[in-house]
Formats: sequence, structure tokens, C-alpha cells
Amino acid sequence: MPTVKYQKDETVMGRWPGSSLYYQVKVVGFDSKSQLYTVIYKDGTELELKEQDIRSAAGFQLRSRSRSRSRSPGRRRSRSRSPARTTRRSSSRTAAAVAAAIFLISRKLETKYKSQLLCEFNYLYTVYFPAFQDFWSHDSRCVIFVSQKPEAKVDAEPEKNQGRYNLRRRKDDGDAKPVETKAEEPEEKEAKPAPAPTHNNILQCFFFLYIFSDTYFWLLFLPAWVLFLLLQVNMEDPSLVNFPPPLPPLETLWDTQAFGIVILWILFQALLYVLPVGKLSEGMPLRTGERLKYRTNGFFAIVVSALVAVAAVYQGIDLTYIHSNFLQLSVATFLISVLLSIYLYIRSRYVSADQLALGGNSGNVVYDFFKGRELNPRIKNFDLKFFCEMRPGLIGWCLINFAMALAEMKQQGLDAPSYAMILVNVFQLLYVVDGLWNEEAILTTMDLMHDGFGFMLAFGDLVWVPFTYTLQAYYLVSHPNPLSPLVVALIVTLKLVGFYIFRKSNSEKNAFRRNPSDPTLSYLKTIPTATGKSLLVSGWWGVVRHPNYLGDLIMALAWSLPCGFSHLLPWYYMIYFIILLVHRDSRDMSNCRRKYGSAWDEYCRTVRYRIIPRVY
Ligand SMILES: NC(=O)c1ccc[n+]([C@@H]2O[C@H](COP(=O)([O-])OP(=O)(O)OC[C@H]3O[C@@H](n4cnc5c(N)ncnc54)[C@H](OP(=O)(O)O)[C@@H]3O)[C@@H](O)[C@H]2O)c1
Ligand SMILES: CC(C)=CCC[C@@H](C)[C@H]1CC[C@H]2C3=C(CC[C@]12C)[C@@]1(C)CC[C@H](O)C(C)(C)[C@@H]1CC3
Repeated sequence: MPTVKYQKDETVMGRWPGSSLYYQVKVVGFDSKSQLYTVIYKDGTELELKEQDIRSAAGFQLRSRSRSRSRSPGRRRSRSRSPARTTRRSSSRTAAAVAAAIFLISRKLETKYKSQLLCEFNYLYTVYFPAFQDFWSHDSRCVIFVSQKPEAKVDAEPEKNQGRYNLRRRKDDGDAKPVETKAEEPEEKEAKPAPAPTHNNILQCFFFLYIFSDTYFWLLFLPAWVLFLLLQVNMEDPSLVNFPPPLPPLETLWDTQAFGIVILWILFQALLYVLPVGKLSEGMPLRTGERLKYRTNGFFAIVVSALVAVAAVYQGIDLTYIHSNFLQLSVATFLISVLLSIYLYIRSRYVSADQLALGGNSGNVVYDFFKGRELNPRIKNFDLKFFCEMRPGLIGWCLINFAMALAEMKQQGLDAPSYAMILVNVFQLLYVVDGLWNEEAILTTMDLMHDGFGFMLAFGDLVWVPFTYTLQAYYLVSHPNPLSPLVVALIVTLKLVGFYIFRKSNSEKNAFRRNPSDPTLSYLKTIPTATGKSLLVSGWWGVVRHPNYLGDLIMALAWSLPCGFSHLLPWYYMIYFIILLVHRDSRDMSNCRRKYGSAWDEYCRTVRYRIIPRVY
């Protein structure tokens, strides 16, 4: 191609359709008739782009940096010419609030991390106040930050969504029938400019940023919160106003035996995990195109663990030790999660860029330690993230619940556990067993596909899940709540409804992602996207955007109801879960918006509610 601007095999930056994001692409050809370049993205997606949607890689970096001099008159001119910007600039109060926020936040951090923080600001605001994303993504400081990250997305154009492109679906795409062929159209409609953020939005944003993005805050808060809950549940009258709860002497928190027991438990689970029993499942394709293999024998692991636990009881081993030494066991597990996170951080310094997650590589040690750098840390075939997420904590949760049932019988002199305890035990066991039975499905979740493995997940999987998800059972040990058979029947019905929605919707998406041309799913309507993947727009995923969260929330309600309404503590899981799922939904929404662009907007227009039909 001697006369064209970009040559075959040249690495350039190509605009991602429907957005103002640029990725590194390779030129594979030029069609002189249509004047279109065929380019290939790193994940193998081929697109046809016009010349104006391509930038030279070197010039691009330079431009991004030079644009950072925000006081340059040229820049000011180009920004104010954009109609969307004019609207956004209308509020000088907004600008003042942003400036104040930036100033205050920047003072918190060393200069080196400022730009990272600004991007966190953008991310958080995107999550809480999506309108702000558009506004902020034009800020040059963010451009600098993202352009410094390896393989990161780069936003270089102030005039958003003006790119015209011609899409070609990936050759190997085998998705089910599309509901429309929007992505095949040569021209994309102009996206509506986002509404201008208000002064209050900005201040709220600042508040969220200040509190939530502070990794130090979270690092201290999460363990302290677990400690607070565990101290509360031991009290006769647990309440938020018991603050601070009476602290036991510090030296009683450490117990070598408890530490040994936790280590043995993790090793036992690790042994079950490596046994050549069960299926070897393939994970989703990585950025490199590679697919990792996972030993999905979780169901086998829980069955063996249950048999061992029952055998131990028959051998006279007193499992109520778990109840009476709960605090010590949690402290030991916390220590293990910290040691594991340190190991994960150190090893992540030696892996190639391909193996890093997209978040969590900011260069700020504490932030990266918390978020996790490496995507799939493995020791040979032993996948640490997958193992921790699905085994010691999850199966430990059921073991603890079982021990609480024994402790209830002992403490209250019962021959059998109470109805409430049985319901909590059976419901949560069903949830875990279901997760392990469908273990393959976890390979398509956000955590496995996108998140790095660091303190947050290590602590979440090993400490948070087994020691806070068991609070209802723990609570019932010393707070009996008799239930009539009618109430039992109603709660069971609620649980079954929730479970049905949860299972059906998760299975539908999982089956579709694994094989989009699965004949059993051919009745479903889909929307094609530029990435080659399609979005389900009928069936469960046509009712709300996260039907699986809806089912999960209904189940959570059924877990709390058996504990009654005397205290807030057994409702803690329900409250936490609403916050977690609303946050995850927002995070997922902005990720999908980035990934799928206008196709995602189309999906959101068709399926209007996020989690609860006609409500939210
Ligand atoms: N008990 C707990 O503590 C807890 C905590 C969190 C989550 N969970 C449960 O874990 C399960 C997994 O949750 P998750 O947060 O990972 O999210 P998820 O809902 O399973 O996955 C979201 C992903 O699904 C894909 N997707 C979204 N809409 C789609 C559509 N219309 N058609 C096809 N694909 C679509 C997108 O990924 P791609 O397009 O990239 O495939 C999106 O990123 C849920 O059931 C949740 O309730 C439980
Ligand atoms: C440290 C904090 C506050 C959060 C860490 C989050 C972490 C505890 C959760 C993130 C994804 C969750 C999850 C399950 C358990 C809790 C998490 C790991 C899950 C394994 C529970 C069982 C289900 O059947 C499931 C669908 C397999 C769940 C997948 C997601």
C-alpha cells in the first residue's frame, strides 16, 4: 500500500466504535474503493475504519500529553467549540466544585499518584453519577494517566461519538439470530450528550471519592468491621449503638491451635482441589487468546468435606469449638489472607504485562496490593484465585453453619436444631452446593474474568464470606426465634422462588456465553455488538438487566426472615448484599458500556430496569 497514510502491519491507534476510546490496532489492509482500512484489535476483532478514526501511535502519545496543558489557548478553543462542552461549562459553580475537589484530593496524595486518583474519581463518578463520565473523560489529566498504562484504553478526543465507522463482524462469530443489524450499518447515530452534572452531584462525587477511594480506609475498615460484627453477635442485645463493643484482651485473639486448624482446613481443600477427579473446564479467552483450564470438582470437594465433618462428630470431635473460638479462628484466617496478599503482590512484580489485570496496576503499592495486580495467579496448574473463591471460604461457610447448629443444641439443650436454624443451614447449603455444582459458571463472572487477585478478594473469599455470611446461624445460637409451620412454609416458598430466578438466569447466560449457537437457546432474541459477542435481550435477561441479582436478593431475604425482627444484626447480610449488588450492577453497567458502546445503550433502552422490574 505505497500511497496510503497507514501501511500494512503498522501499529496504530484505532477508535473503538461508538466511543471515543482508542486501542492499539494493527493495519491489515486498505480498500482503495471504499477508502477503508481493515484493522485488527488485540483480541482478534477485525474492523474497517476510516482514516479519521485512526491515529499514528507516536503522534497520539504526544498529542495526549500536549493536551494536558489545559491552559493552552488552542485547547480551550477546541473544547469550547464542542456543543456538548458548552452545555457542560454552563455552571461555573460546577467547575468551582470540581476544582475544589481536585485540590483537596490532590493534597492527600503525592504528586505521583494524582493522575491515578483523578481517574479513580472518574471511575467512581461513573458508578454513582454516570452523567459525569462524559464530562470527566475529556479531562486531559486522565488522558495522561491512561496513556501511561500498558495496553490501557486511551481517550483522546474531546468531541465524543463523532467517529464514523464501518463494522465487520468477527469471522468466527456464531451468535444466535440478531434482533436487528444495527452494528452492520456503516454510520452510527450521534449519541445524546450526557446531561451536565450538577453542583450537588459533584460534591456528592467528591464525598464518595474521599471516603471510598481511600484504600487505607478500606484496608482498615474491612477487618475492623468483621471484628465489630463478631463482637456484636456475642452480645445478648446486639446493636449499632453498642459502640465500641467491649474488646477482649488482645492476647486472647491469637490462638496457635486455631491458626493450625485453619491451615489444615486450607491444605485439606487444596488436596481435594488437585485430585484428578472431575472435569477440566476451560475459562473464557484471555487477552492473549489463551484459555486456562480449571479443575471444577467443587461438588466432589463439598461432599467429601461433609462426610469428613459427620465422621468427625461421630468420632467425638467437638465441632462447637468453632463457635467458642470464632474470634480466634477469624483472626488466624485474617493473618493468612494478609500473608497470601503479600505473596500475591510480590509475585505480581515478576509477571509479564499480559498477565496483569486492567485495574490495580497504578504504581501505587498500597492501592495495587489492595486491588490485586495479577489476573490469574497460578502455581503450576493450581489457580489461586479460583481456589480461594470456591473452596476454603465457601465450604467453610457450610461447616461453620453446621457447627452453629450443634452449638445451638448444646447451648439451648435441644435434641435437634430449631426450625430457624434448619432453614438457615439448608438454604445456605443449597446456595453453596448449587455454586459448586455449577462451578464452571464462575468462570464467566466479573471476578474471574477481569479482577486482579489481591487483598480485597483474598480477604473477601477467606475471611468475609465464612465469618460474616454465617452471622445468621451464629445469631440463632443464643437468640432463639420459634417459627410456626405456616411461616416456615412461606419462607421456604420465598427461597424457592428466589432460587429459581437465580439459577435459571445464571444458567441461561452461562450457556449462551459458552455456546451462542446452542440450539436450545435459539428462541432468544439478541443484539449483536462490535466485539463479536451478542447480548441477550429476551428471556430472563430481557426482564431486567440483572435477573440473577434479583433472585439472589430474594434468597437473601429468605435467609434473614427465620431470625425474626428483634435485631438488625441478622439483617446485616441483606443490607450489605443490596449495597454490594447495586454497586456491582453499576460497575458492570459502565464496563459493558465501554465494551459494547451503542449496542449496550440499545440493550438498556430495551430492558429498562436494572434489578427489580418497574422499581429499579
Ligand atoms: N453471595 C455473594 O456474596 C455474591 C456476590 C456477588 C455476586 N454474587 C452472584 O454471583 C453471580 C455472578 O455475578 P456477577 O456480578 O459476576 O455478574 P453477572 O451478572 O453474572 O455477569 C455480568 C456479565 O454478564 C454479561 N452480560 C450482561 N448482560 C448480558 C446480556 N444481556 N446478555 C449476555 N451477557 C450479558 C456481561 O459480561 P460479558 O458480556 O463480558 O460476557 C456482564 O459483564 C450472580 O448470580 C450474583 O448474584 C453473589
Ligand atoms: C471484601 C469484600 C467486601 C468483598 C469481596 C467480594 C467477595 C466476598 C464476593 C465477590 C464475588 C462473590 C461471589 C460469591 C461469594 C462472595 C464473592 C466471592 C459466590 C462464590 C457465592 C456462591 C454463589 O453460588 C456464586 C454465584 C458462585 C458466587 C459468585 C460470586
